[in-house]
Amino acid sequence: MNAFEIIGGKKLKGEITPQGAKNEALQILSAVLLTDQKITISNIPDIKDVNKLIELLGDLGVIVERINKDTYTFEAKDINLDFFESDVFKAKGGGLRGSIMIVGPLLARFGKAAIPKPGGDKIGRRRLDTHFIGFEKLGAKFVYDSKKAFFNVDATNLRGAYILLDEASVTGTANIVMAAVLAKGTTTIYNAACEPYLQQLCKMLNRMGADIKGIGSNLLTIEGVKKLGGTEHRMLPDMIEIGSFIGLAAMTESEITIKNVCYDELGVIPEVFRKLGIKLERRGDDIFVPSQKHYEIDTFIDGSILTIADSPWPGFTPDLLSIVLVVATQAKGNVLIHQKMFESRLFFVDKLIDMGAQIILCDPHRATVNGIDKKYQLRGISMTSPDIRAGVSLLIAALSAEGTSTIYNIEQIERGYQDIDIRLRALGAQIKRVEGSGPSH
Ligand SMILES: CC(=O)N[C@H]1[C@@H](OP(=O)(O)OP(=O)(O)OC[C@H]2O[C@@H](n3ccc(=O)[nH]c3=O)[C@H](O)[C@@H]2O)O[C@H](CO)[C@@H](O)[C@@H]1O
Ligand SMILES: C=C(OP(=O)(O)O)C(=O)O
Repeated sequence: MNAFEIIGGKKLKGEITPQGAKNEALQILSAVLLTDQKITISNIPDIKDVNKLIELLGDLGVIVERINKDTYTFEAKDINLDFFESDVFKAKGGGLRGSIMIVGPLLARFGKAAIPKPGGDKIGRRRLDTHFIGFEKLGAKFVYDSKKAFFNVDATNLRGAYILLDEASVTGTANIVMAAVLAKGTTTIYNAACEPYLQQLCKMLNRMGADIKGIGSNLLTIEGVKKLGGTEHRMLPDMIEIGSFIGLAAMTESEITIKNVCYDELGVIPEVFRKLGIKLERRGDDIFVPSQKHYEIDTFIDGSILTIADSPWPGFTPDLLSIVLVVATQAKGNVLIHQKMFESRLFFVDKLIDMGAQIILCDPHRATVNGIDKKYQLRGISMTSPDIRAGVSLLIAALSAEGTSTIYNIEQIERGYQDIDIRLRALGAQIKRVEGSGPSH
């Protein structure tokens, strides 16, 4: 087990380029199963979750070739459907959340699929009803073996249908779209998730020959086609990494330029950081964050305390709320952080409180942060990273803190952030990898 040892309190400076987007990669890689033609994908992040999915595709029989550091080709000519029965599949398929998205394409192309209940962060209940109700509407039958935590799905003939999703699930929408592109007839998906990654998926599918309309909205209309072909696709930069770097710059009083961010795809993200009082400038397609000693949280127009809450796109992504929370601890003013989607994602605030932050966890979904305006520095401690985004938030806190911190369970961070220690060292951070499993909590 690895840990990060961080000596905090140092200003950073320089340029950093975001990696390709993790959550887009998981959708796009699943889509290669929809055709027997070659698909070339670039800007693939070299991170644990993505590499696990690539390995799983290889196990299923996809010919995977690495062209260079971030570009691969995939050819799903012969797929071994017997692999579903293997213990290897049961172990690997459950290892990440994104593996659930191989079900839609397999169902569409081969009429059957199976998947263990997928992994991912332990951040609260993560149901899959939207996925399977959607498949059922398209004519599939599914069986869930609760003892083995394993789903089997069958469909001899997928047929287009009207589907009103019970919630705008991101991976659920991607899965149903991928099942519907080869189904007979018209599928309408209302209350669809519409974040940039889904738009990217739909655009790629259209380049492969699919007929999807309404991209970017919550109403998708899909005319099924008989066959899809090959294409090339480039992943967007990871918007969660971009937000993390904005937060990092503010907390450590650093001047950082975040390169090639695809600014127009960032939605409300820059505005939410501005509401915390953080100065950031768009320079071409880069974001420049100047070194700033103080930043002051806005109030609502009537003077009441600001709330920052998550909601489905184009609302604020839940994956950045932990970062916003940590950055608020050193701001001037107060903010209520409302994590509506996940009920176990805010418990990491205990560690920030141990570091000296002033936070009240009101209930599992809400925390009030009393920003201390840098009257004193947080202090370094030893801690364990509970999930990917809390892990990076703790890393940011540690980089701003006085003294040494150790963060254990960094596998959680590394499933989504590529070479994070190396890239932060290039900005001047004092962070090194050490051995250690740390406390069990
Ligand atoms: C691999 C991947 O892409 N993971 C992302 C994906 O997960 P994932 O696709 O698993 O998340 P979903 O969009 O299905 O749902 C996330 C949570 O929000 C709740 N919910 C969702 C929609 C809604 O309208 N109301 C509501 O309450 C769900 O019940 C669930 O608890 O989207 C989440 C929400 O952006 C992100 O946190 C994850 O990083
Ligand atoms: C929660 C996340 O990932 P996953 O859905 O893979 O657990 C995330 O990326 O913040």
